[in-house]
Formats: sequence, structure tokens, C-alpha cells
Amino acid sequence: MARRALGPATLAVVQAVEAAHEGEPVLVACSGGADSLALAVAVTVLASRTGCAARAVVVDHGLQPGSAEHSERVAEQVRELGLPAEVATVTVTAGGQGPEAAARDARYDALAAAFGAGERCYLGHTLDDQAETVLLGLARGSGLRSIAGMPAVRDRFVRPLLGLRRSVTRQACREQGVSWWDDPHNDDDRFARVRVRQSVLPVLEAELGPGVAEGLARTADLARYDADALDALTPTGAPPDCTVLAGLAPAVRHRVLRAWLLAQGAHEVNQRHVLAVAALVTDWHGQRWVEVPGLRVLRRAGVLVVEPHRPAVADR
Ligand SMILES: Nc1ncnc2c1ncn2[C@@H]1O[C@H](COP(=O)(O)OP(=O)(O)OP(=O)(O)O)[C@@H](O)[C@H]1O
Repeated sequence: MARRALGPATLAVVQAVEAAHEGEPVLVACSGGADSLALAVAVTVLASRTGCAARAVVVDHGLQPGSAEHSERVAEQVRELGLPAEVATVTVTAGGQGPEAAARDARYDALAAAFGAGERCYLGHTLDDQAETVLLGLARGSGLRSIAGMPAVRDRFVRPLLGLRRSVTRQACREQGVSWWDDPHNDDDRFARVRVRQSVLPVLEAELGPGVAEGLARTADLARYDADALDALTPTGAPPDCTVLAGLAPAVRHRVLRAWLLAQGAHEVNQRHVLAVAALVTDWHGQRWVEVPGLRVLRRAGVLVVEPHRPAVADR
């Protein structure tokens, strides 16, 4: 497609992509939404300016009728922008997790399987996605790591647009005459994220003034620094001795207990489980046991021990 002159929003997206690029070949993960299409536009500009190799992949989760045709249309749209594009079809198998999480896992597996030599995969998450993630993590009460949101780089995955508002990617698409697809899930208010996007964040911005989303995104960065530091301070393989555990700072004790519970075979450990087990250490008054999925945790002679635990059918 003959490229239009770059308007201010497109330029902002191009600058963000150029700042993230380290000279590597780029694989754009494109859903057909405004964010990843604006990303694809910016990567074509990057490729023409630097000569780096670039291509795109569209993942077909196969969850809706017509998803194959939809994915092929998105791939064709990306080709028209000037990037080679292919569709990767995945089979989503829901395990113990919900369908959204299963689709996300299958998508990241497919993207990782698509990597060519030296490639990094660029994802279109924006500052708005980050702000929503922080609010959801805060409300869940699941600790610093969930407030820490998404890192800009993890392994070979890169999120160049984390510093840009979603309104900028939409404006960039308009500037370039690119029409995007709005995933109906993004308007389905049965999802907490959609309610945060449509109701909570706009109210916060109206009541607290501009800069709320940016503040939430900055909170994610600061929380991530702290969470990384605390993880690094956490001893591994610490004994479940209650005197030793009681001597640790709570933030470190909780991390030790979480890692220990997982090593003992717990199926899932959330902060409520960790706090209940921590009470066996710091608030001991002869409790019988604490149940964590797959385990019972007991305190015996000042030491934590586990027993395998499958709830009776009536308890499930
Ligand atoms: N089906 C898919 N195929 C390829 N990449 C995807 C797909 N779904 C999501 N992604 C990648 O993950 C990012 C975030 O996903 P999310 O579900 O928040 O996006 P979206 O709202 O569907 O689309 P967009 O972020 O492009 O507006 C996307 O920007 C894109 O890079």
C-alpha cells in the first residue's frame, strides 16, 4: 500500500517502536485490533528506514465460527501494509483455567513456536492495558507482582507501545486509513477488564484529573522494581522451621512460603493461602491445619509439614 504521510499519532507510534528496536528481525503479533495494526504500520516504517527484516503472524484460536476467514483477512490487510504475514492456527484446550487464559497460553505458545533466528516478537499492549491490569491486580489483592503489570520486555517478547495511550494507536490507524477490527469481547461487560475500561478508568480520570492512567502505569513500573528486589532477597530452599520463618520480614516470609507450597505440590497458591499458612507461623494458637489446593499444611513441633489432600466429594 502506498504509505500516507506520517501524521503526529503515527510518528509517536514509530518513535516508540524505534526506541524498543535493537536491530533484530521483528515478528509482529497482529490481532487485527487498532493497537497491533498501528504497530504493524510502525514496523513497516522501521523496516524501510533500517532495512531490518520484519513480518507478522496472526493467531487463529479457532474459537468462533469464521475465525479462520477472519484471521486470513487480517493477514491480508497486514500484507497490504507491506509486511509478509501468516496465520498460525492453534487448538485451545481449557485445563484448570478459564477459556481466556487458555487462549492466551495457546497464543504465546504459537508465537514462541513461530520465532525465526534472532527474532523478537512485538506485542501491541498500550498504557491503557497496563493501567487496567494494575487496577485489576489491586482489586484482587494478590500482591505486588500483580500490580507490577506487564514488563516492556520479557524473554523475546517486547511491548513497544506500553508508554502510549490507546487513543494514539486509533488515531494512527485513522491517519493511515487503516480500518481495524473491534473484538466483541472488548465490549462484553461480563468481563471485569471491560468494566474497568468502560466505567472505572473513565470515572477515575474524570474525578481525579488527567494523568491517572499514566500514574497507574508508573505504579506498575515501581512495583515491578520492588517485586524483583524482594524476589532476589528471598532465600531458596529455606527450611519450614517456624522460628526461622518468624525471623524473616513478612514480604520475604510470604515469598518463602509460596515457593515452598508450590515445591510441595500445591496446585495453586494465592495470597489468601499464603496468609493463612503464615498465621501458622506468626499467630499460632493450636490450629489444626490450613488447606491449600492439593495439600494440608500442619505445624508439628515447631515445623511446617504437609499432607496430600483431596477434598471429599461433598466438600468440592
Ligand atoms: N489473535 C492474535 N494474533 C496475534 N496476536 C495477538 C492476537 N491477539 C492478541 N494478540 C497480541 O496481543 C496484544 C494484546 O492483546 P489484546 O487481546 O489486548 O488485543 P486486542 O484488543 O485483541 O487487539 P489490539 O491490541 O491489536 O487492539 C495485541 O496487541 C497483539 O499484539
